[in-house]
Amino acid sequence: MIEVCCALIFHQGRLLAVQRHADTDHPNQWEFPGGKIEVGETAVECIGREIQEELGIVVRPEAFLYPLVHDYGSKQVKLYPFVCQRGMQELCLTEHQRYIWLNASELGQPDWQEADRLLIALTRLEQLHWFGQDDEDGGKKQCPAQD
Ligand SMILES: Nc1nc2c([nH]c(=O)n2[C@H]2C[C@H](O)[C@@H](COP(=O)(O)OP(=O)(O)OP(=O)(O)O)O2)c(=O)[nH]1
Repeated sequence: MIEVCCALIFHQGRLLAVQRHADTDHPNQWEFPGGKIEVGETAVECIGREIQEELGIVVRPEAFLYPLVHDYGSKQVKLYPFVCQRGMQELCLTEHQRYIWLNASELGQPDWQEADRLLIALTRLEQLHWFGQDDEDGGKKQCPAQD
């Protein structure tokens, strides 16, 4: 079983999704940023490290959702989803090819990895109260290369 943390990062009432590169497992599929928990690391430490590595930002975990186990056939993944608020820094991808900010009604549109599609459906993600909520930093800063 692979234990993986992922971040549901909200900004101005929208949720961040990132697209995997074509040469990875699950090529070109969409997911929430995150990664595998390392030996000796807590889930909270993992999510902070992964988001710093993948997006170059600091996030503050605010809530966590019930973990979800999914069997891909070749592997089993246990996904630990954290709801986070975005920090003030620019968002710059280091391990994904694109990002998008989704509102609740757009959640079904990306070609999600299977575990994420299940997470969205089973937790009724569209009902999370963070959708539609504004946050403070105005959202002006984004890495131009990713627009
Ligand atoms: N990061 C992430 N991985 C997910 C999600 N949903 C899902 O099924 N996975 C799977 C895909 C991968 O098999 C595994 C995470 O692998 P990863 O390659 O992102 O992890 P990592 O950053 O630690 O990678 P590495 O150091 O081993 O290269 O979990 C998700 O929302 N986010």
